[in-house]
Amino acid sequence: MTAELARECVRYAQMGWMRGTSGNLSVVLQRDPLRLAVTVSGVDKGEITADDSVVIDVDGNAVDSPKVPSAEAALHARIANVSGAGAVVHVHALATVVAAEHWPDGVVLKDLEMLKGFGRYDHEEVVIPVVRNSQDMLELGDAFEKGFDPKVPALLVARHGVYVWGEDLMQARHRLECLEWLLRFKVETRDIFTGRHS
Ligand SMILES: CSCCC(=O)C(=O)COP(=O)(O)O
Ligand SMILES: [Zn+2]
Repeated sequence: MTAELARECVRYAQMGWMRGTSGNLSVVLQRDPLRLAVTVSGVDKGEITADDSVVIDVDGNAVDSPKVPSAEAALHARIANVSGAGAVVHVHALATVVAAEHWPDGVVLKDLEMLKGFGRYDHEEVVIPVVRNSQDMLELGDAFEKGFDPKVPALLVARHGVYVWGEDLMQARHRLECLEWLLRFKVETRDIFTGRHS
């Protein structure tokens, strides 16, 4: 499982979505009590190894380990707890942050084939929620839970990045890759649609 976390990090780093030491991933190990494996804090995600993860509890604290969990571990645990997801991925892909900047009240997506990669019909209106950034994971978690829609497995954190979740790391990856495409489309076509769709 931890090798899987490392493999996914390297993939996202190669895509430019985990620059420097940015981003973090987690996977649920057990539900009751909740335990997740999460990447440790501050490592270069392009060079991460299977040793660079730690088990955390529902509050994001390390369980029986001196390793330091991701600074955002508590939000991973909250998302997994509330949504029932088996894996949570967080990256700093630029298009996701630019989209949140343009549409701070939520990014509306509609009439796009790639919505199917998000588990929705192309003609459905999907709103990706945006919350303000904070260093306080409790505050971020509360904001996430307030706007949580079980049909929308993603959260944009303004001026920061995006969280996407799924039943496992592979589903989370597919959703993230499709969402990044959708948000990039939205940003790059903004001038065309001004006054019509946005
Ligand atoms: C330059 S990254 C700033 C912290 C952050 O937002 C992030 O995603 C990485 O934090 P971690 O503690 O998981 O390394
Ligand atoms: Zn981050």
